[in-house]
Amino acid sequence: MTGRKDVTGRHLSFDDMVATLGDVLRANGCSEQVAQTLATNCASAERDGSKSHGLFRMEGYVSTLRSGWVDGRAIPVVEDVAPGFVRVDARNGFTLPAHDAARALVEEKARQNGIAALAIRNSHHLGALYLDVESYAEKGLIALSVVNSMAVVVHPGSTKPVYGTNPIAFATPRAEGGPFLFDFATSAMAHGDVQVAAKQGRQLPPGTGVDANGAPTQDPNAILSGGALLPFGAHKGTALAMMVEILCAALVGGQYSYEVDWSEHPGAHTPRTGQTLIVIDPTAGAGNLAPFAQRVEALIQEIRSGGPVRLPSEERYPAREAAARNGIAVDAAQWDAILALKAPAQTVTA
Ligand SMILES: NC(=O)C1=CN([C@@H]2O[C@H](COP(=O)(O)OP(=O)(O)OC[C@H]3O[C@@H](n4cnc5c(N)ncnc54)[C@H](OP(=O)(O)O)[C@@H]3O)[C@@H](O)[C@H]2O)C=CC1
Ligand SMILES: O=C(O)C1=NCCCC1
Repeated sequence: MTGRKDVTGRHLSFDDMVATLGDVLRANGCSEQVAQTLATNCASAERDGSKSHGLFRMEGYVSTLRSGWVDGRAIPVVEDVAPGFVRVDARNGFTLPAHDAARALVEEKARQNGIAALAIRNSHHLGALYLDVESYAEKGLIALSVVNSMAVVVHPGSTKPVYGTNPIAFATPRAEGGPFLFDFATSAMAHGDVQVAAKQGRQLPPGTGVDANGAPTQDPNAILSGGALLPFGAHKGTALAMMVEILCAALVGGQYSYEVDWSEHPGAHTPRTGQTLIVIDPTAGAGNLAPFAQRVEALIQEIRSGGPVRLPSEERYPAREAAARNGIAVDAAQWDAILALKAPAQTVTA
C-alpha cells in the first residue's frame, strides 16, 4: 500500500504504522534509533499476524518507559569474547538494539567459524522472537534464539511460578520461498494471549494454567491474578523452559525469570533478563555434501506428500503479502489509544 494513513478504513501502510509507533516511542523517552527498531519490530509482528506481540504491546512499552524501569536511550556494549562468541551488555535497554549492535559481528563469526553464539544480558524483550532469527535465514544462515521473561509458569506439581513463557524461535533457509521458521512460547499459551482472552472475556482451553491454589483453571483472570501458566507438553515443554532459563540467565550473566523484581517500578511490563542466539553457516565444511537448502526442501516435500498439512510459517508470509497489498487492518479503538500515548503526561493503567 502506498500513500498516507487510510483513517476511514483503518488500514495503514507498514511505513505509516512504523512512523507513528516511532513517534509514540520517541515521545516517551526512546532515542531515535531505539524508537525506530522497536516500532519496526512491533509493526512487523502486527503485519505478520502475531497480534499478541504487535500493537497490543505498545501500551506495555510506553508504561515501562514511563516507569523508569528501562532505559530507552541505552547504548549497548558489544564484547568480542571468543572466535565464535559475542556478548552484549544491553545496559538496561531493549534487547533489539543490543542485538542490532552485534549483528554484523555475529554473522561474520558464523561465516568464519561455521557457528557463532550471541549472549545478551541486562536487556528487555517484549517482542515476537521470530523477527530476531528470520534475517539470518534470509542470508543463508540457520538461526536459533531463546529469551526468558518473568516468572508466570509453574513446573508441573509445583505451585511456585519459576519460568518465563520462554519462547524458542528457529529459522532456516530453504530452496524455495522464504525461510522455514517457527516461534512459540514453551508455556501452554503466551502470557499476551492470556491477557487478550481476559480482556475479551474468553475462557482458555483445559491444561493452560492453574489458579492461586495450584488447581487447574480455564479462567484467564485466575491465571493473571496469583495463578500461573503451565508449560506445553508436560515434562517435555517443562525441560525446554528450563533450558531457556539456563541459556538466558546462567550463560549470559543475566537474571532468571524468577529473579525479575520490578516491584519498585509500577507499570513495568518488559522483563529485564537475557537472550541467546546461535547462528550456523550450513555451507561450512560442506564440501560435496548435498546442498543444505535443497535437503530442507526435500523434507518439506516429503511431509507435504502425505496430505494437506499446515507447516509453521505458512500463515505468516501470506499475511505479510496481504498487508503489502491492502495495508494492515487496525482496530480503530486500539489505534486511537496508541495515538493518545504520544501525550507524555497521560497515565497508563495497563
Ligand atoms: N518476548 C518474549 O518474552 C515472548 C514472546 N513471545 C512471542 O509470542 C508469539 C506467539 O507465541 P505463541 O502464542 O506461543 O505461538 P503459537 O502457539 O501461536 O505458535 C506460533 C508458531 O506455530 C506455528 N503454528 C501455529 N499453528 C500451527 C498449526 N496449526 N500447524 C503448524 N504450525 C502452526 C506458527 O506458524 P505461522 O508462522 O505460520 O503463524 C508459528 O510459527 C511468538 O512470536 C513468541 O516469540 C511469547 C512469549 C514470550
Ligand atoms: O506473551 C508473553 O508470554 C510475553 N511476552 C513478552 C514478554 C513477557 C512474556
